[in-house]
Amino acid sequence: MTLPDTPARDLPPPDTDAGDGPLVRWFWARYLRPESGLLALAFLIMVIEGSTLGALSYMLEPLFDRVFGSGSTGALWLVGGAIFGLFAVRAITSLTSKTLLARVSQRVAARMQGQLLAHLLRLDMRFFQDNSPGALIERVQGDTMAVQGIWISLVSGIGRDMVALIGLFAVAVSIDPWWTLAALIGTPLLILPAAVLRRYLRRKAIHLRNQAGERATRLDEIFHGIQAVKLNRMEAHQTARFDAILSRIVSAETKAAFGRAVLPSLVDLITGFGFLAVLMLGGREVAAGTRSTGEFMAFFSAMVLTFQPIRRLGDMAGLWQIGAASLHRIAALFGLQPSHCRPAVGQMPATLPPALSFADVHFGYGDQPVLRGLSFTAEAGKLTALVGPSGAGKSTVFHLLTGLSDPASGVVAIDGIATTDMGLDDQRALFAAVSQDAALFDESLRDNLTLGRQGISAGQIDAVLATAQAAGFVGTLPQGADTPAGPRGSNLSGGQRQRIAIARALLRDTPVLLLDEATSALDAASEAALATAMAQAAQGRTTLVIAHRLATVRSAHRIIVMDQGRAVETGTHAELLAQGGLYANLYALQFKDEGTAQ
Ligand SMILES: Nc1ncnc2c1ncn2[C@@H]1O[C@H](COP(=O)(O)OP(=O)(O)OP(=O)(O)O)[C@@H](O)[C@H]1O
Repeated sequence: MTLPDTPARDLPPPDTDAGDGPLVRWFWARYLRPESGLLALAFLIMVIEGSTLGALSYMLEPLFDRVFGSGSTGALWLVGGAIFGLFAVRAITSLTSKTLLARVSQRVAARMQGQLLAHLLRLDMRFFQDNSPGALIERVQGDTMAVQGIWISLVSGIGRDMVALIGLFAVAVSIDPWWTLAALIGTPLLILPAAVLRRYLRRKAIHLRNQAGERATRLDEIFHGIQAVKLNRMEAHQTARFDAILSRIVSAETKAAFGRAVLPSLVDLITGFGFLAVLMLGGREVAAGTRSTGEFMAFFSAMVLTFQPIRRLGDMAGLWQIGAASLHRIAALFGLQPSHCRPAVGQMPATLPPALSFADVHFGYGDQPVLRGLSFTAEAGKLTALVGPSGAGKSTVFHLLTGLSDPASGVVAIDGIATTDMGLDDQRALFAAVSQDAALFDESLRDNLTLGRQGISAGQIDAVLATAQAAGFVGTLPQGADTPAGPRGSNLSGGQRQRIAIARALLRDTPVLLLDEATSALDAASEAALATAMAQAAQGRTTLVIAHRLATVRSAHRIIVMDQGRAVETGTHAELLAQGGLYANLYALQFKDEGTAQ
């Protein structure tokens, strides 16, 4: 079933420093209000459930005074039947309210998680570089679940326990207001500890969530880098680091549990005082015969029955601090906005395939400058190569072209239109990129090729597999193109992954093709065969290729040589060799290496 759309979907998150009030209003308007029908029903049922407790203790008075006191067994069936009826009502209401609340809470958590992911996916690459996947997974999963736990307790606390308390107190007051006052004698003692605990628990809860994020990060890094862990015999080291995080979590959990348990324990103490006071006051009156045993028993049972609801409400104060810490973290994430300033309706290139150009582009990651006045043009429909030493900024060029980042100054233009004047979606639709890591998803090869697009024929898939020189090995796999790629494509070799990634890029059939070391894992023969096929495929597209093996880009229409964030040489292979500059040096070095290797 699809979730109903939230009317207040775009409600901005509150300033998370502004306290809990705005946060609660935001959570209500954005997540709970759409469920208000079901919530009201659950609340009503819980009110009925809660009021049965008062009724139950009320029934004890006729039981003691009319049945036991007068010895009339005739009323036994009546009182017994009424008490059984109350328990039956409790059974039904408890079942229904729990099921209803579970449904609402699952829907709320699902909506929160879905919206959080959609929001995070809009954020800059920088955000994902600064925040580890583990910590983000923990926020999307762990924090939303923590919030879910708290509001269920709040709703059921108010619905069931508050109503039960009101009912029980009404019974108590109706029997004797002075006894009731005596029962409440220790309550003021709760005020100061509650205020101190509030801050203590909030601090512990935030610490705990951060530690949970670290735990998830560590696990993610270990399983991601399992090969490096094993080859470098890091098992003991990684286990020790993980153990250190776990022991911090154990300590934080214990402290948080202590903080949570303090209030209910104080409630126990105060109830003890209350019992003592009532016994001293009421017990004497019953012994003296001024009050009946039935009255005392009804009052006493009302007090006993308040015990659990009061404890639960005491626990809720602590629970709120824990849930609120997560709610703050979630709202803070929703408050982040992408730094891209793109127009609502962007410009589109008139001519496809487009020319690509950089004009005096500066860009850096944080304080570290990477591109320092880069200028070059890749002609429309031609193959241009970017070469140069490692760290020169070649991959960064692809990031700017595809809008993963925007230039700090200067202009990156596609068909003469500055990328910052284009819609981000429109910009990305122009490119198919194969990056160095050739990332595949844990789906079948076919799904990895189509990426969820419908209407792609088997013939089209066969054609791109053939061009990418992948048809051969895919044909030998037991399930062909339906073979699972494994987590991050781990069922395939590096070279096979690269060929699938190239086939995927070809299938997207975009006007621009970006290849970043796309064939680095292939053997020389496969690479040469692929180069020929790709030259065919590149017809009618603007192709930008990053390559370290200069031999693979000799036939490029133009080669841009980059060094330290600038284009230091430009020309064809022959022209650059003739210049005798950086390119000629790099080429000579590689030629020597290859010559020596042979
Ligand atoms: N996410 C990042 N955060 C910080 N610095 C980065 C980031 N990505 C790249 N850099 C830095 O930017 C510089 C250029 O990186 P880039 O990947 O563009 O170089 P490259 O020329 O493609 O290198 P290679 O040939 O080794 O792939 C490097 O010094 C690198 O350390």
